[in-house]
Amino acid sequence: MTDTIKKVNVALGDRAYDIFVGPGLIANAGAYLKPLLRRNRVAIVTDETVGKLHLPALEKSLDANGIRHSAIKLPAGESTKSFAQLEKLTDWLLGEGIERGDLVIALGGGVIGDLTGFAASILRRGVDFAQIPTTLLSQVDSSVGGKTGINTRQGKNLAGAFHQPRLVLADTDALATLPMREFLAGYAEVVKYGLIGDRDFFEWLEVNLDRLKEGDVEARIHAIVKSCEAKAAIVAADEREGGVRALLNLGHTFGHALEAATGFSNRLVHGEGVSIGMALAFELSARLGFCTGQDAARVRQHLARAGLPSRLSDIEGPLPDADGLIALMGQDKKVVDGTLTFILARGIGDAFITRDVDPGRLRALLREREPA
Ligand SMILES: NC(=O)c1ccc[n+]([C@@H]2O[C@H](COP(=O)([O-])OP(=O)(O)OC[C@H]3O[C@@H](n4cnc5c(N)ncnc54)[C@H](O)[C@@H]3O)[C@@H](O)[C@H]2O)c1
Ligand SMILES: O=C(O)C(=O)C[C@@H](O)[C@H](O)[C@H](O)COP(=O)(O)O
Ligand SMILES: [Zn+2]
Repeated sequence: MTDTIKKVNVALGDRAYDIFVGPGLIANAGAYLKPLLRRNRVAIVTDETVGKLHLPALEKSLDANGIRHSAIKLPAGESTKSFAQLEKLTDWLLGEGIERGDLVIALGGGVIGDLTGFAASILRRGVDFAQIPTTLLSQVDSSVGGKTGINTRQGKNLAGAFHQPRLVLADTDALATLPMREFLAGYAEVVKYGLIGDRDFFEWLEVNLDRLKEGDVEARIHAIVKSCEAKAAIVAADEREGGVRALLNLGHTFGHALEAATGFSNRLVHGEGVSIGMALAFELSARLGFCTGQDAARVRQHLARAGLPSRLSDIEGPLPDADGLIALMGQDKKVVDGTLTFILARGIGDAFITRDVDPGRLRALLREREPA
């Protein structure tokens, strides 16, 4: 492991695993994976875009380590997190003769990671998988923590399982081919870690945003490692979201409803929904007197300066009205006895979990396409 490669451990006892972050990890993946394999054979799941860009380097590295491999390329995009693609993938893995002791590799963004992890969790009642995340979002968030799943007709991530990966290889070189829109979507989840529990990190992001966008490798590694450390600590404390893990859902009840409202399409990708959702969560916190209006404005300004949407009116085209959005929010997995759970904040870096929000205040917030 060279000096530029950083390691974060997810401390989950006999299911603990390492996250490696840095350049050249896809080209060296075979060496990292080999100690995990019962036999020298893996199945790779990727999407058509990542398959063209990064699969050849992974295959070369597996060849160099004497690991046999086959790959499936699924369509790129959120609509691939579906029962139809889960069935296709499961059929393919079984057809390839993947055994219970084998390992499946997810090479791609959060869509491929979530779908592959879910398929691995049900295949022959559970096979191992490794994450090789290629988007900023998947490197800082979705590849870590074992939430896997697909979307259903009723909403976001509604069928899934907790299934931890054996290894995560976050190759920062992969980010060189990532479109800026997708980089920013991942950046929203990076900002989330500052907002929920680390004001200093948020302030570091305010100072270093341009370096991150311009591709400064040292800054990117710092941001990814800080994010993975924050997520690893929360997951180790509460793997199945009985309590504190819900903080990682800041902005997501709003964001998931907006993704559903826009048909899980390119009109609004996940990180963009989270960005608007986090701005709304801070706005609601300010209106309820938990945090200052200055903090809420500072959050919104930072997201907007990054180039992210931060208002409902930033979404092009029609949206359901406030009651329609609240109905979509009702499918959230944090609902208890029909009551929504909110992640709100007392300030930047000080988020908390509550079910005590007046429905009228929520409706008023969502009625305004342009909150002040
Ligand atoms: N499991 C979790 O804890 C968790 C956490 C956050 C988000 N998610 C899920 O992750 C998904 C979003 O993930 P995402 O933002 O990575 O989206 P994604 O997987 O759809 O990837 C975004 C786009 O970038 C392309 N792409 C990926 N890597 C590339 C690269 N290196 N170069 C060029 N193009 C590349 C993909 O083909 C795709 O078109 C959502 O479904 C969300 O619900 C899950
Ligand atoms: O890992 C978690 O826990 C998260 O909530 C991370 C989120 O960024 C992620 O989008 C997650 O998939 C949302 O989970 P869900 O339980 O609301 O579907
Ligand atoms: Zn998310």
